[in-house]
This record gives sequence, C-alpha cells and structure tokens, in this order.
Amino acid sequence: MTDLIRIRRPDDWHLHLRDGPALADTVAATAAQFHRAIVMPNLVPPVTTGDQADAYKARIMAAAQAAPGSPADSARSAPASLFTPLMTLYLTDTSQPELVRAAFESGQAVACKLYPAGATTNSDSGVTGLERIADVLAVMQDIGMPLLIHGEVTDANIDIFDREQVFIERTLRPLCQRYPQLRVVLEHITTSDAVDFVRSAGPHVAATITAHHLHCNRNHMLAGGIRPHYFCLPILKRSSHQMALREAATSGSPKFFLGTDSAPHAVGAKESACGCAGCYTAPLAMQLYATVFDEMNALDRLEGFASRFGADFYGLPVNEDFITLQRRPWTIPDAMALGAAEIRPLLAGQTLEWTFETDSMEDSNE
Ligand SMILES: NC(=O)N[C@@H](CC(=O)O)C(=O)O
Ligand SMILES: [Zn+2]
Ligand SMILES: [Zn+2]
Repeated sequence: MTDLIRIRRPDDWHLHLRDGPALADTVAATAAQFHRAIVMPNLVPPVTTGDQADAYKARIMAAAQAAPGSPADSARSAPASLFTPLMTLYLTDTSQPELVRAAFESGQAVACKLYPAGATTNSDSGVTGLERIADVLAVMQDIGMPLLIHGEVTDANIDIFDREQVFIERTLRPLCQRYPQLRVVLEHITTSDAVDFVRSAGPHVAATITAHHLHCNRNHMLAGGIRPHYFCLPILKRSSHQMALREAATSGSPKFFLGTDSAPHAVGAKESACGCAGCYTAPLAMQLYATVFDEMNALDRLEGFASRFGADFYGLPVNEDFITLQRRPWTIPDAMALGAAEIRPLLAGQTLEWTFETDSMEDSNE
C-alpha cells in the first residue's frame, strides 16, 4: 500500500479567488498547494478587459506577497510568493475581437470565459447568444486562445439536472463544428454525456473536473436533509455520472485535468432561503483528489491529472518543485476565515485519509 505520494506541484485550471478582503485567504489557500491557477473573471463587475485583468492580477499578487509563506512571513514554507495567477476575460455580448486579441498577445489574459447569461453565480453580464460573439470566436480560433465554457443552457423549461447535456447538444456540438480548430475547455463537467463528448472530440477539446463532483453525487446534497454546502453549478448529478467522472479523471487521458472550481460564499449566503451556488475546496483540494485516486487504485495517475495535462493543454512547462501527500487522517475544519466573513468548506468536520504536507522548496533542487 502506498503511504506517501510525491508529485510535481499541481496547478488549478479553474478557480474563483473573489476580490477585496477575501483575497488574502483565498490566495493563501490555493498558493499552499498549487503553483498556477486559471482565475475566473466573474467578479462584480466582471473582468472584461486586459487592463481590468492586469489590475486584478496586481491585487492577487499583493495578497500573495502578504500571505503566510511569503518572504514577509518566513515562519512557514508554503511558496505563496511563487503563486502565478493566469488571467481570463469574461465574454459579453459587446466583447471586441481586436481587444481580445490584444489582451492575449500581450499576455494580459490566457483565455476567455463564456458564461451563458444567467447560468451561474455572477453570470448576468454573460453572452445571450453565440452569434453575438461570432467575430470574437473566429479571432480566438485564429490565435489559439482557449475558450473556457460554463456548459449549461439557461432555458427555464430545461430541468436543472439536464442543462449540461442539453448544452452539449444544442450549443457545444454546433460550436465545435463551426470553429473546428477552436481550443475549448468544458469546465467542471458533471455528466457521462460530457465525458463522452470530450473523449470523441479532437485534442484541442478538453475538460476540467472538480474534486466535489468526484466525491459527491446528488444524494449527498438531498438525502436525509437539504445540505446547502453541497450546492454548486452545474448541480451534482446521480452516482452513475459521478462514476463516469471518476473513470475519466483516473483514465490517464490528457483531455481531463484538475480544476477545483473552488468558489467560496460566506456561510450566511449559502444557508439561506435562496442559497448561493459554489463549494469551497481550495484548502483541501489535493487531499480530496488523492482520496479519489486512491479509491480508484490510480495514485500513479494523479500526477498526470493534477500536474501535467493542464500545463500541456495551455502550452506551459510543468512545475519544477514537488508536493507530498501522506496517508494520515486529517479532519477538515468546521469553519475558516474568508476576510471578515466565515466560510464552511466542503465536507466540513469529516476526516480524509490523506494529509497535505507543507512542502519544502529543497525538493526542486533534487
Ligand atoms: N460553480 C459554482 O457553483 N459557482 C461559481 C460559478 C461557476 O463556476 O459556475 C461561483 O462563482 O460561485
Ligand atoms: Zn461555472
Ligand atoms: Zn467556476
């Protein structure tokens, strides 16, 4: 039995850091485990321009400098100061192709995010119809800029558990036919339909998979009481879909890679008559993924999923340093700070088999 895993430092290819007082906590949590992260642009107001992405990146870097583990805090060794945010632009009906091109070519943004208007948290300014951004998509295809997609229809007549599958048939399949070379990441996939679609598409189409969709199915959220801390979008599905995701993540296919979709909301905003969608997993991300890979007898494939395939897709080098996880029980805290607010992480109070070791930088010299 393997009791110690040492892998190249992973990256998080789908993350919500939020803004303002929350940043110090969200950045520190992610930087403790990951080197890079694709930072989602769904702030209020959203990050739609290269200059806004630059300004947001500067706020994130300032938070990383001040975080535990940075040179300003030498007591711990988590390399918060090495954290590299990779910025994204939020597409709207009025996004301009030449501005998108300029932001990509200057390095201000590595990708654009498509939120169908109204599909999820802070998506009200999203795209109301793909025909409205046809010119932007054509430019993105030309320059090789990835399109990151929240893949759910917003049609009120479509059952919430079917919205991903219907999006694939109605929107994604035609999109991939119209732009056959467009680089696409279907984010936070939740269904076997999404797994099948991504598998059958070309190498320029990939998907991220969250830790919560690997750990949970809709029974966790709804059986024996309604548990708002499991509520996220796309919503948790039945266990057969969860199994399809587990198989995809642990299959060794480079089309599936790690994206936590860690998306914190204050406890009061989730425990409400109309609770917010989003699960906070950043501080327990690698412990959760390791537990699933262990359960699937696939610990030898964790490094590909967590530390290689995403970097390969984005054309970036793999990280030079390493992290260690140990088979040792670790109990997830009941509550954590999020700026002045309190937050309840996913699976709060439960014990995981794997502990994340705060790792030393010497590893990179071995
Ligand atoms: N996943 C979620 O349930 N929520 C995310 C938005 C998103 O990724 O769809 C958030 O920003 O809170
Ligand atoms: Zn989303
Ligand atoms: Zn997200």
